[in-house]
Amino acid sequence: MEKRGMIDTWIDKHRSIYTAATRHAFVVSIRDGSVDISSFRTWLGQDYLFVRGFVPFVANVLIRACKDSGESSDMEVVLGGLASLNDEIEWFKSEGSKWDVDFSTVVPQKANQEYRRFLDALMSSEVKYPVIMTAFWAIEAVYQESFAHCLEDGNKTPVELTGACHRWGNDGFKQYCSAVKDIAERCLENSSGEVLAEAEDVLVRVLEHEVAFWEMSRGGQ
Ligand SMILES: Cc1ncc(CNC=O)c(N)n1
Repeated sequence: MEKRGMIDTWIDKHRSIYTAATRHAFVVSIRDGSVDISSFRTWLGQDYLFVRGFVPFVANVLIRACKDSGESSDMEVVLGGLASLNDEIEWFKSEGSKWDVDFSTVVPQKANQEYRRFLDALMSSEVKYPVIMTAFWAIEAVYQESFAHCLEDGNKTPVELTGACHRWGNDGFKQYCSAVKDIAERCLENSSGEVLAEAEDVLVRVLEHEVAFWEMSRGGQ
């Protein structure tokens, strides 16, 4: 059995927002096949913009992993994540043509802008490494948990949406999230009460941003 760390304790404590982020109605509708394609197109366009803004955030996590970690393997884990964003951007472009979503005309909605601003604030050198790693884990884990759910037994996920589900729901991405979680947990073990409180707060705020992000899909377009 793996040791239970701070993150699992916090997830238990904030279970309702965690479930709201990882079992959102949009994700559940992909899994049960009732998804509205205009919602999917809205999500696709907004997420493409999000991911472009996520690249500098991950690049900053990479720099912090090189400078602040003290464990050489942290850099390798984050570099793997950054490398996969390269494929991901290409994937978005091909999905954009498949679903006829012209990214050059997509305007970031409020929830997207607010999430981006939150990421920008986390890039400040004042934010401690354990706090950044906790946020990074939560951002990736929500997508992993959500899309893996769409591939679990009994799913009726439409075949044309399984590409999106495999992108974040595959085993490799799961292992990567687990490696990021181990890094965060290791850092949190040696953190002061003040840093722990900040990491817990940031974790909850990521979950809130993720819920608001899924909510944009309801608007359709
Ligand atoms: C809003 C949001 N959160 C997390 C992810 C997953 N990370 C990289 O792709 C994502 N694509 N979009």
